[in-house]
Amino acid sequence: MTSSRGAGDPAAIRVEGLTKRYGRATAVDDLSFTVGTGRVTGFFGPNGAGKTTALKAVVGLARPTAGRAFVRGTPVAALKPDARLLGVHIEPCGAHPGRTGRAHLRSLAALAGLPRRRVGEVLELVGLEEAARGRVGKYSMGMRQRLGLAAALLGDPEILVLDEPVNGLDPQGIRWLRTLLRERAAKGGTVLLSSHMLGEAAQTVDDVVVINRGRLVHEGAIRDLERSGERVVAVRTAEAERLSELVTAAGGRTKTDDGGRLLVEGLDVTEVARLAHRDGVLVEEITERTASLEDAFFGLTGGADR
Ligand SMILES: Nc1ncnc2c1ncn2[C@@H]1O[C@H](COP(=O)(O)OP(=O)(O)OP(=O)(O)O)[C@@H](O)[C@H]1O
Repeated sequence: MTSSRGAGDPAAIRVEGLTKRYGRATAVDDLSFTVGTGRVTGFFGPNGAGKTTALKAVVGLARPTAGRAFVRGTPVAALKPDARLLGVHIEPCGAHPGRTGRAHLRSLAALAGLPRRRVGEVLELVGLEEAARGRVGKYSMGMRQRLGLAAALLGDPEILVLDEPVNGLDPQGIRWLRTLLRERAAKGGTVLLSSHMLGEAAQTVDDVVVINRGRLVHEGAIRDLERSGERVVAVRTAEAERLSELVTAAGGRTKTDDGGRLLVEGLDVTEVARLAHRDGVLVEEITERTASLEDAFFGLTGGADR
């Protein structure tokens, strides 16, 4: 990985007014954001938000309906294939199920004009040396992720674009991936990765881009999102629906957590207690806490998915 290229251009990737329509459906809607050099940027959004579609357009795998993406200042449409500049993993990885992982990587390396020894190196890097002798069709999802990552790493690229790389990895695999990506960023490399779970990727990323229904809803440093966490009031009551109506009428927002408690944003604990008391809603338990990153994500995306 060399970081000489594009010196002076602070953005590794710049996306401007990107729109992608499929027939009448708009998957990505006038999306603009930048990915800073030497940083890990998380591209977040609920299922179906348009992340994969946007990433495909960003790397030139899909033609945008409108707008453009730039890699190191060059429009993607004009970019020459260069495995040393850009490494991409977006499922499906294109490996034939009957081929071995190693054979798949060897042909990719040959196509990209990379030395054959890189195959052994990346297999070691992703921990697939043993499995590389087996057929891809027999791989688990986690192994396919590692193979896709190995393919993206073949050219030791300055910029890595990974679609949901955490999917299918066990907790140990997630930790391993985090270390690998952080190490690349520490050496000046750039990573753009998508995920539908903000909380899980929080320790890996420096910056976040959050989209919902194809549109940008937040862009900034993850620290700012952590700090912006407002208060959440958690209420246990048998009359959650009734209380939810009262809270909404008073300008608050509600959702239900895994434990069946009503979570209220936008009102403080006294206001919620007062509303419940006023309308005779019996409250079994009421507590207030700082919103977690997942709560912030919920607030940004309207809780379409958690
Ligand atoms: N080839 C296609 N033809 C028609 N519609 C499509 C196509 N690809 C994606 N879409 C639609 O575009 C929208 C965004 O899909 P996309 O896969 O980009 O979202 P995502 O955020 O990556 O979701 P997930 O987290 O579930 O993978 C969805 O409504 C999807 O059905």
